[in-house]
Amino acid sequence: MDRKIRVGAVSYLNTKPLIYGLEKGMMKDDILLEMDYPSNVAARLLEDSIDIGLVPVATIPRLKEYHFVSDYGIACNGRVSSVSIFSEVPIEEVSEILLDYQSRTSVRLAKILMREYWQVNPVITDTREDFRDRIKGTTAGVVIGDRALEQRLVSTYNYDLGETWKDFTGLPFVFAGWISNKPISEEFINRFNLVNEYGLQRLEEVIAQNPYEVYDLYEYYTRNIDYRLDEQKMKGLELYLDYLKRFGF
Ligand SMILES: C=C(O[C@@H]1C=C(C(=O)O)C=C[C@H]1O)C(=O)O
Repeated sequence: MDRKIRVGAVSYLNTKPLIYGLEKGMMKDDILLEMDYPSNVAARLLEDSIDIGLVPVATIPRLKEYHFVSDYGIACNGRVSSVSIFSEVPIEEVSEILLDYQSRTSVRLAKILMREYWQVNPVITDTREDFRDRIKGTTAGVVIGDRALEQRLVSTYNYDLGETWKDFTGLPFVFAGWISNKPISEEFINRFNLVNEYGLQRLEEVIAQNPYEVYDLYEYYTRNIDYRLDEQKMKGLELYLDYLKRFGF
């Protein structure tokens, strides 16, 4: 490509290590970096206003063409801490569940787990803007990202979806990956991988640049989010995509 490659990244703390090098200007001659929340990154890759996005994996079946352009993404192997169903009552007593408008993957993961794991069937309601003050009584909510880290301090019940998926399947879970809607050269991919790894090797610097009182980011980056998309993660991803197909999500 003789123009710059347009890259859409997620504007949450979970993404900071992956884009630390890019934000420092590494690859600045090759890349235009734009930040948004996940459902908007997905929409932008679908409408081709970006070439590569850190895209919710639930978008994969909707893309005419897709390529994983790196070995890095947003995944977990057990408790993720920033994707949960929050409520004031146990899940069996929940009558309605609000789905986070910023999410594409986790809202469908919640539906799969409610059906197959908890076997509950509340009314499901989409949202378009911040809805956290509606999580009360028997109304629960799926919340993702930094707002979920905050909601942990508010809600009585916190059903972590990374942990629940692991209990259910024994597998890790992939939320998002760097995906393109057109072929990208191997030379670019190699450099992009190195830039992703650059931040992961410098977590102390990343954390110093993003002071956060609500949650211990070192724990978040090393024990919760797992950035490397290895074989087990791809197994978890395949199983999730199978469920999407099976349930028509
Ligand atoms: C772990 C997370 O994964 C995210 C969840 C996504 C989704 O539900 O669509 C998409 C991108 C990731 O940022 C999180 O946001 O906390």
